[in-house]
Amino acid sequence: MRTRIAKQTPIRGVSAGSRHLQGQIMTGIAVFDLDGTLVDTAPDLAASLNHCLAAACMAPMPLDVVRPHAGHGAKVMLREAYRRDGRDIDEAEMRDQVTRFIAYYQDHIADQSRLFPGVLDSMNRLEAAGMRLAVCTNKYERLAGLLLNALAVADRFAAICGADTFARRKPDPLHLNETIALAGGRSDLSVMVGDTVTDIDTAVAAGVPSVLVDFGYAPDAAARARASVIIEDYASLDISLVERLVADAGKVTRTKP
Ligand SMILES: O=C(O)COP(=O)(O)O
Ligand SMILES: [Mg+2]
Repeated sequence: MRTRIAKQTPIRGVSAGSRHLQGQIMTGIAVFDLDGTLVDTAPDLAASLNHCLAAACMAPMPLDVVRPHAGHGAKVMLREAYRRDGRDIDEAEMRDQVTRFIAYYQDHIADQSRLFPGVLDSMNRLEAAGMRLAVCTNKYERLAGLLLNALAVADRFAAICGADTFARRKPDPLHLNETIALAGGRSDLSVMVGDTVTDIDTAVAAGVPSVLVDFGYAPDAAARARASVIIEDYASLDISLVERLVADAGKVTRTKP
């Protein structure tokens, strides 16, 4: 079901504060991935993983070992933990462990999770320039809403779309395009901000420029090679960067036969 958790911000009309892009009013959306991009969720994800490992009489995994896997969901983290311990995990045990993981995680969703430094200022700057904000995450929509509510930022987003919001999820471009549409924006004026190759491949497939955050969980070589731009901190993410990326993407489209 397509639910909108955050309240819809009104469409911005022409006003003194509106920004224009090549003569058009910006109705672009700055779409953020969640884990490893907007919020550093790794400590609470690691605690949830370790809760599961304790139930299986396994030693906890340190945060720095969990961190590179934190953006790929509970199953990947569990499979990696079992592999490191030289143990197999069958389907039934995986099902039980994922259920245990999610039950623990939702009760501890923002114990230690925090917005990345500078992202709030960046969101403020982009909004002041006429953009809207949205979230496109492979977390379940319900957990994404819980987390963003706990951090008191859910109502900043025109749409919060999770792995189960649409028929398909990232890296399928439908997830990003539908997020942009639900937020009331246009794909050709929007950008995707993410920390993994999944986010970058989604953006490429949707024809949307991408911003790779260098400080996320898994900015691997493929992500670096395919991102439109890589930023080291949120101080670099402002309307002039978005305008440049959108204009460059437009040029590429126009030169195609
Ligand atoms: O939970 C996941 O699988 C990853 O979440 P993300 O898409 O917000 O990085
Ligand atoms: Mg991520």
